[in-house]
Amino acid sequence: MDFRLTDMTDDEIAQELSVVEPLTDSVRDLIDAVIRTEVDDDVLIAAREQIDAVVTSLRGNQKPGSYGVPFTRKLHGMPYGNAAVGKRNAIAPPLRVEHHDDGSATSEVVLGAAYEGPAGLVHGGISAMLLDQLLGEVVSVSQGVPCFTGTLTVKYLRPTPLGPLSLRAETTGSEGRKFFVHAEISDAEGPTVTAEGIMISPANMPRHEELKRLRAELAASAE
Ligand SMILES: CCCCCCCCCCCC(=O)SCCNC(=O)CCNC(=O)[C@H](O)C(C)(C)COP(=O)(O)OP(=O)(O)OC[C@H]1O[C@@H](n2cnc3c(N)ncnc32)[C@H](O)[C@@H]1OP(=O)(O)O
Repeated sequence: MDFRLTDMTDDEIAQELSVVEPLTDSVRDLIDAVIRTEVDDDVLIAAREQIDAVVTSLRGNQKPGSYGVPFTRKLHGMPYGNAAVGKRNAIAPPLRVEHHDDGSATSEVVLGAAYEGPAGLVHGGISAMLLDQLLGEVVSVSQGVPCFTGTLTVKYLRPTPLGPLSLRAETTGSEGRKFFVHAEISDAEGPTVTAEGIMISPANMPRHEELKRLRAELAASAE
């Protein structure tokens, strides 16, 4: 796994995000507009030419490969290309996860036309992806060790409507490097999808105490 350090300061990251996040929102808006537009073909052809010109301009200076997950010297991860939460990724639903003192994590999200499976309903793969992300984050943040999904079991209780949804996840137990986690998606009427996960802190990952020591060393070297 890419464990690359970046020397960007918090202010530099905030400045970059103040430019990049509105761009990502505009591209997300573009995706929704393309799905739902009913304009004439000549307008579509002109739009494609304009979009191609924008792509050519952005390709003027590109990172090789994927974005990766750079870490700041305070060991804050920057997963900006992530499929579920990437701040540069317009196909990621606008998911922002909040972590709470009791170890749980929640998120409020509005899923529009780009996330449709059955008519008017959320695609089951999208539900699984959002739950997987939340399960990974709740255990990684509350336990202080990065964890990968070992097993993910998803139960679709009833159809999930497109629109505003709430997500919640919590760790329910652990055995060695394995963490058992539960998460659910709810609409206004209650849960629509639940997930049980076995998340594993890989053998070759830095452990919690090592991470704390590494954070302290990096913070000291940055002063
Ligand atoms: C703070 C930063 C925020 C960071 C926030 C990060 C959020 C990320 C959210 C996204 C989550 C993802 O999508 S992650 C991407 C999808 N997942 C992956 O690609 C994982 C691919 N698989 C692997 O890398 C590996 O197989 C692992 C890590 C799962 C396990 O490898 P390992 O560490 O070598 O495990 P190993 O020693 O064999 O086994 C350890 C224990 O786990 C059990 N075990 C092993 N594999 C599995 C399994 N698939 N499902 C269940 N249990 C398993 C074993 O029986 C054993 O139990 P016992 O004998 O001890 O009882």
